[in-house]
Amino acid sequence: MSVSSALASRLKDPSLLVDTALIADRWVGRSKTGETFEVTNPATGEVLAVLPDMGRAETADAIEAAHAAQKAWAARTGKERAGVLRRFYDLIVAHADDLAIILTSEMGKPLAEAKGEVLYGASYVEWFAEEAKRIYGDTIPGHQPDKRIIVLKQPVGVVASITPWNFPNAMLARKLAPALAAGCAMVSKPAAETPLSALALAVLARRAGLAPGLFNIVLSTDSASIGQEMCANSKVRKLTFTGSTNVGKILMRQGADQVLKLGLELGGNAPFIVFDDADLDAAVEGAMVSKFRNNGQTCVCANRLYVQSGIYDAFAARLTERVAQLKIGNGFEEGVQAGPLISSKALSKVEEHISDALAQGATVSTGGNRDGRGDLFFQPTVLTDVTSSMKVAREETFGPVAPLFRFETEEEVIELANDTEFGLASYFYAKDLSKVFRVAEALEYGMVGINTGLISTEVAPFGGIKQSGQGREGSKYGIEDYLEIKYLCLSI
Ligand SMILES: NC(=O)c1ccc[n+]([C@@H]2O[C@H](COP(=O)([O-])OP(=O)(O)OC[C@H]3O[C@@H](n4cnc5c(N)ncnc54)[C@H](O)[C@@H]3O)[C@@H](O)[C@H]2O)c1
Ligand SMILES: O=C[C@H](O)CS(=O)(=O)O
Repeated sequence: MSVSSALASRLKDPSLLVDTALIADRWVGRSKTGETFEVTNPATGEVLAVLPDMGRAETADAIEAAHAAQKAWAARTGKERAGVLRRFYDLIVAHADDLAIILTSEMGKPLAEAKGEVLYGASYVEWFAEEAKRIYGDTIPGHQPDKRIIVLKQPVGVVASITPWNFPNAMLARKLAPALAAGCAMVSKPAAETPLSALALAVLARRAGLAPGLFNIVLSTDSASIGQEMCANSKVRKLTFTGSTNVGKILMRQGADQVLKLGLELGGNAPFIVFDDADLDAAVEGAMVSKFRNNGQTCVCANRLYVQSGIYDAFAARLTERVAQLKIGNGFEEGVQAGPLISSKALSKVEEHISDALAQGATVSTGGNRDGRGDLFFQPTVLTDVTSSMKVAREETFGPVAPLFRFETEEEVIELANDTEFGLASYFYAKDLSKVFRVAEALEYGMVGINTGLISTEVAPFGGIKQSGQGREGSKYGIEDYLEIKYLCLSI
């Protein structure tokens, strides 16, 4: 197929820019149907690559390759697996600038954010390189004098993964690292909007010494068919998915026939609560990073900002002032803080949420319109006088819109914050220690940021409850999702 020579010329190592899928030790440039698809830069519309558009047949080939390679990988010691992962980590860090350029080109986020994502993804590889050596079992006192009980932890086997466009590097690294550390093999389908970051990681994984078949990448715009193969193929032991709740439900239904083990990192609707006793400046800065990181296109973004009445006007004024200062533009421009949205569909959802809110009485205090820099640019926006009847309260906006809701009491805001089918991230700012514990324990979410708007780290268990998913990624808990427990009962 083909890659952009302009993009390749920006890279120190152009070999990271790949236009082929990876199945076993073959870089596959042509799909079985000959179909192709384009990857474009959302800021400029430039075609970055033309890739093979694959289907179930290629997915089955990749699963076969993973199945053939996995047992030998599982038979290696944890220390040996750790060594390969450590080399992989070192290569990612050494090539972080190139990986960031590829990421910004295909996804649009500012280059500094892209570099941050690459290093964040690398932190999971580093973490699970260490965890690979600490997959401990148990011995249990026998239930009878002649019985001895041992608990083993063994890799689940072949893992399928499907990842989204908003963090095309880190969302894959956060799955690949624990899977490999545990002794699994992976077949990955990245989002068709942003596959180049995944392919660059595959180049570095092979360079780190990862054997053919342990990490396969299938490229496709027909994600439904790829997912059907991943769910139906009996050689797949686990499917790990990051994306929308609706797709997560489809995969759950499809996987039911073989009781497929699932890891689901799904949608969010994060409340961001500011109490009267909050540090106002800190709360504004926390709202900026929680709401506008990645241009509001993250699953843990503040989606609803609840501000107690005593501080509402001051917070609204300060936040409006800060948001109005955000620099919009191409992610490669110096100082840009807000790039394009990923698609016209995403931009339409932002406009729909704003128009619905205005129609019900909300007010725009800054932004609210498309930006003239290009078809996918939208002004960072603050809405005031927002109420629970509006779409921004019930749906994930996934864009640069900060809707401010007023509340009076702690009891009221807990009820408002929990009134959603989602349960991923939540945030609140307060100083009173008793209140901090009361609110943290009452919020029905997998993650709670307290006096901070940035909670994502490899050392902590990332994940949600309710319809935000199941399982955890990162931390000492993250590798468990890639292991099976086996218990041995010995009679002596
Ligand atoms: N919880 C998390 O860690 C996390 C992280 C990032 C994004 N998300 C969520 O993802 C959503 C935004 O990402 P998106 O728009 O790419 O989500 P999406 O669900 O539309 O797509 C995610 C991935 O699933 C694939 N996909 C789509 N339909 C499929 C199907 N029927 N079968 C199999 N695969 C299918 C897509 O090609 C993509 O690779 C938001 O809801 C966001 O909250 C969650
Ligand atoms: O979109 C959600 C990702 O998980 C982003 S992050 O982990 O918070 O960086």
